[in-house]
Amino acid sequence: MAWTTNLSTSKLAQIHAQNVLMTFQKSTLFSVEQLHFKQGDVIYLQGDNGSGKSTLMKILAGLITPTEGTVYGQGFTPKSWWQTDSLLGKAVYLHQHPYLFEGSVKYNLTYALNQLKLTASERSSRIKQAINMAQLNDLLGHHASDLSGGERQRLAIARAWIMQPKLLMLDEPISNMDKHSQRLVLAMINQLKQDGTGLLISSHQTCGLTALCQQHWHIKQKTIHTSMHVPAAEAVHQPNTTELHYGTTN
Ligand SMILES: Nc1ncnc2c1ncn2[C@@H]1O[C@H](COP(=O)(O)OP(=O)(O)OP(=O)(O)O)[C@@H](O)[C@H]1O
Repeated sequence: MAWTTNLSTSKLAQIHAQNVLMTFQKSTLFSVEQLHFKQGDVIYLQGDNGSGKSTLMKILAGLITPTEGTVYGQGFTPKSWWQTDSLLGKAVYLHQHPYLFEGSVKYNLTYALNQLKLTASERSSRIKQAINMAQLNDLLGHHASDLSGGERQRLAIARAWIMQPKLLMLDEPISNMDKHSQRLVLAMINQLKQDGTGLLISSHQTCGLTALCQQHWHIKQKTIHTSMHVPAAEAVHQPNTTELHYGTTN
């Protein structure tokens, strides 16, 4: 991976989970000894419905606390002494049904950019690129709540791309999407991969999207198996070449 060669591993933004146990109502969902998720990683998170994929992502994002174990970040800019240096916000979690702000598509794309120190031209070029990638040109003035599911997902990923997170977790990002939206989302995720963003992508089955991944985490029998071998999309069905590049249909 050329992108990581200039940076020592310890300087990369990363999340570590150790001896994690997650239970709901005294019933074990999963346990895992060690997990490491860092910049440059592109990980396919597999698991049946209800196996705990979303729960794991929320734990790594600091949105929920595991029943037992430790989860911590490393390589992130330290917060000032008056701010809490919690896990929250270190790895960004993109929900299956993403939360959008009240307001237009354009407002949603530009709102968070005020937090970044960008010149006016950098800002405008990033916004233009995101709009083009997600093909949102004709929707900029629309209210976000009027968008279809696929358009909402495209907007949410474009918004995340604009913010350049170091670690991004995408929960079933192409489920229930038509081929056109799948192609666009796949291209955006590929761009994030080229930018060196650490990506954890959940899907209950292999597809063109999971073919982008270089590592495999599988929640099976209440534990998480990690491997550098990503199962081929052919393991599920025989996709044609276009599907492998741009995603499968539902
Ligand atoms: N807050 C909660 N309280 C009780 N049970 C919960 C809670 N959150 C999740 N669960 C349960 O934990 C299990 C795993 O849920 P989770 O959403 O993480 O699975 P998933 O693998 O992402 O599923 P899917 O593929 O269907 O999206 C489910 O049985 C769910 O009902």
